[in-house]
Formats: sequence, structure tokens, C-alpha cells
Amino acid sequence: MTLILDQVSKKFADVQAVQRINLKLPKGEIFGIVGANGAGKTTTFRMILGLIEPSEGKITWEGNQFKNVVSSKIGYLPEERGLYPKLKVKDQLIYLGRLRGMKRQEVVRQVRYWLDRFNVPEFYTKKPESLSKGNQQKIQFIAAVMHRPELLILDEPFSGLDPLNVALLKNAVVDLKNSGTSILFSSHRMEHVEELCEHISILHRGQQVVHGSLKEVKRDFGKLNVTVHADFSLHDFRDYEGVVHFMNTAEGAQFQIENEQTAQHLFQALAESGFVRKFTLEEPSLNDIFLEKVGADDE
Ligand SMILES: Nc1ncnc2c1ncn2[C@@H]1O[C@H](COP(=O)(O)OP(=O)(O)OP(=O)(O)O)[C@@H](O)[C@H]1O
Repeated sequence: MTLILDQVSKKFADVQAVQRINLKLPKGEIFGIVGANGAGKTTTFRMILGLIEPSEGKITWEGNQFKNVVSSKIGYLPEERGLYPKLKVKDQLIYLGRLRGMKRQEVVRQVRYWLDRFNVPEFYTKKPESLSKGNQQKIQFIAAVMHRPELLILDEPFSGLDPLNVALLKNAVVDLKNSGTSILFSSHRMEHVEELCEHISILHRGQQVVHGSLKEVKRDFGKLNVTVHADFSLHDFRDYEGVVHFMNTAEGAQFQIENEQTAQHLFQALAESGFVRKFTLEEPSLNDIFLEKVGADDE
């Protein structure tokens, strides 16, 4: 069960919202889409869901035109959340579940399971208007997953949640993936994407500026990060050959460097200058890659 987007574009009047996007999401994987505001994430999701038609390109699921996939196989958490404020949680989830062809008993079982799991069993008979925004989000997450969809699309699932609730939802996402659900999700928060996704895509003004497995993307980026703590000023090394960026920190400095060779030379040069308490070499973060590809002025 693989979702494929092949050269998919969408134009609204004179706005090119999405341009020639390629994406492959195999069964049981998590694919992350990152991009600044207006990059084209929601438009991409809405095309996959069949809410709007691509202007060009093809979307397929298991080799079939995606629009023929029934809604019971898809779960969607939209960016703009919307529950009926005055209808009890249980009543609206039963209504939604029935629409997707679930038996009432099965909806009740699933809803109770998820409310327990999110430590809020008492919400079953509450009206959403009495719940905080973050708690309403949990209910909407339950609405997106209670029918155990094969494809789950999550638009900014963790925005506005406190760290405990982010952890609860993240665990749920990982469990769903492990049980075979294919998950596509968008986020502005690079660390969430980095933690959860095998494959990623960075969108910038409708164009896919980076895509591939997270490992490949990092390897292809090439540059590395070095953290140094030392008992002497590191400022003189800011223009050392192969240093791309330099930033002073409380205990030393953070360097972005071109490659491992630079690291070796830099280490020798530092060691000759005094006592180096810490020298660590790390792969680039997705944030480093995003900032370079999209530009620090866009976020
Ligand atoms: N129905 C529409 N009519 C005209 N333009 C649209 C429409 N929907 C989206 N756009 C435009 O397409 C571009 C991409 O928007 P989209 O909502 O997909 O971005 P996004 O990456 O989801 O952004 P955000 O992170 O802010 O939600 C924007 O320039 C937006 O103004």
C-alpha cells in the first residue's frame, strides 16, 4: 500500500501553490513535510484527500487513482480544527464513526480506549466547548484515528499542545505506524519531524527544495556541526578554513564546518592553542538544512 505523488502541481488563478511535487509513502512509514507558512503543505494534503483536484500530475494509492479510495481508509486531522462545540464528545464521535461505516459498539470501544490512553476518560460525556484547545485537539485526533485508517494525514498535529500532550500524541503516532498505518504529517517544528520520520520533504513556495530519506538528506547536505568548550577564546577560529558558520556559546562555540577533514584540522589547531574540554562532531540538524535551503528570513 504505497501512496505516490508524481509531478503534482496546483495553481489557483495566478498563485502556483504547489509545483511538481514527488512523494512516495510506503505502508507503515511516516513521511514529514516541512515548510514555512504558505509553502503548499495544506494544498498538498487537500489534493491527496480529493478535496481539490491537482492541475497537473497523478496521485495513486496501490497503483490506483487515489480519488477512488474510500474515506474509511483515510484519517485526516486538519490544521483548522473543528468540533461541534455543543455536542457531547461521545455523540459526535459516534456520529462520525457511523458515517465511516463503523458499528456503534466499535466506536464506543475505540473512543474509550483512546480517552483512557490520553488520561481523560471523563471527557466522554463532556461538550467540546468546556474543554481547553489542547484537549479539543486530542478529541480531534481520536476522530482521525478511531476507524484505524490505512493512511493518516496529520496537519500540524502537535501545534498548541503542552510537552506532556505532545509526548502522548507522538507515542500514539508511533504505535499507529508500527501497526501498519502510513502517516503523512506536516510540522513547523523540525525536531518533531526529525524524531518521527524516515522520509522528508521541504517545501518552499510550492516547490520541493529537498526530499528523500532523512539519512540521505543529511548526508547530501554534507556539512557538520562541531561543539567546542575551551579555556581560551575561540573567536580567532571563526574564519578558519572550512568553517561555514561560527557562533559563540556560554562555554565555547558552535561551528558549522564543510567536512570531516576540516574537523581534523580544526581540532589540531585548537589543541595547539590551549586546553580543549569538549570537542564533538555531529551530523547537521534538519533545522540547519531548512535554514540553508529556505533561508533564515522565512521562518
Ligand atoms: N483556495 C485557494 N485560492 C487561492 N490561493 C490559495 C488557496 N489555497 C491556498 N492558496 C495559496 O496557496 C499557497 C499555499 O498555501 P497552503 O495553505 O497550501 O500553505 P501551507 O504550507 O499549508 O501554509 P501554512 O503553514 O501557513 O498552513 C499560499 O500562497 C496560499 O495563499
